[in-house]
Amino acid sequence: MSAIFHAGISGYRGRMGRAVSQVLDAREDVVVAARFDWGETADISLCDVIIDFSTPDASLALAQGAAARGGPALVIGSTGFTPEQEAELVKAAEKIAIVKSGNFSLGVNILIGLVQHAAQRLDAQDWDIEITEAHHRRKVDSPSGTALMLGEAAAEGRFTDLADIRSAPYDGVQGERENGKIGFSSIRAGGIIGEHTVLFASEDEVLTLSHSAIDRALFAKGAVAAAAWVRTRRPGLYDMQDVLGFRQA
Ligand SMILES: NC(=O)C1=CN([C@@H]2O[C@H](COP(=O)(O)OP(=O)(O)OC[C@H]3O[C@@H](n4cnc5c(N)ncnc54)[C@H](OP(=O)(O)O)[C@@H]3O)[C@@H](O)[C@H]2O)C=CC1
Ligand SMILES: O=C(O)C1=N[C@H](C(=O)O)C[C@H](O)C1
Repeated sequence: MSAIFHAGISGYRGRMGRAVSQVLDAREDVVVAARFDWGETADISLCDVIIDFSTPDASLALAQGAAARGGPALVIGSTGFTPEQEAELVKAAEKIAIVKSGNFSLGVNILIGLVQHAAQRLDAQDWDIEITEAHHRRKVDSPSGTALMLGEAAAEGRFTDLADIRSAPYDGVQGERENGKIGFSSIRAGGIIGEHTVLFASEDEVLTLSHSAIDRALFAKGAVAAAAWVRTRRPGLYDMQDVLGFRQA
């Protein structure tokens, strides 16, 4: 058995917090040393690592608090950060190790590589890229964090930044679609756990790459694997590609 470590759960009464609790409680090598939610304080010094699925504001406050005292390490799953908040997280990661990902599933992290590969080989003048995602009615941010990661992978495949080629949302009479842009569409309905599709379309053919989450425990298992990985790492901002060993040197 691997060495015992102490974990905390931020946002523990939420959908993901409850799923993470179940995965941690089933592990013999983890002691859950702190569980906290909005408005609650906890002694984070008891933890080697905290798993956080809450809100961007809460995650950033946690990261800044941990950075100020030099630990613990963090696994951040919250989505919907502004570019300014992302920049603050980069600063916090100079002091502590953070794994941040919009999706902790193995399948999505493989999909990211496939999307980058396809985007690099399908010429931007001939092939349009559209990303669609569907989630439950309680999700507050859009596009989803996963959709944005897939968009970033496609942009990377085309050797550019997503911010430079992201389409404005389609609404009203906006004229013809511009070549080389990446579009995003979101559905919010019922209890859908998480569906993502990246569509590459030319005048002659359509290539579709997609992923469906069947159970939210999937994300919790990935986040716990990330926690076990990150707790002994040097300060830095990591993602699931690092945890899974997919990043090329
Ligand atoms: N990366 C991934 O793989 C995944 C990411 N997510 C993301 O995780 C986040 C949470 O999702 P989900 O669990 O569905 O959402 P929920 O709304 O069910 O849970 C969020 C929880 O965070 C709590 N919270 C709010 N503020 C704070 C705070 N300051 N400190 C600690 N806890 C706080 C909320 O408490 P209260 O209700 O009292 O406000 C709530 O319990 C979202 O951003 C979502 O997009 C979700 C699934 C997978
Ligand atoms: O809010 C959710 O539920 C999910 N959020 C993540 C995202 O924004 O991509 C991951 C997953 O799809 C579920």
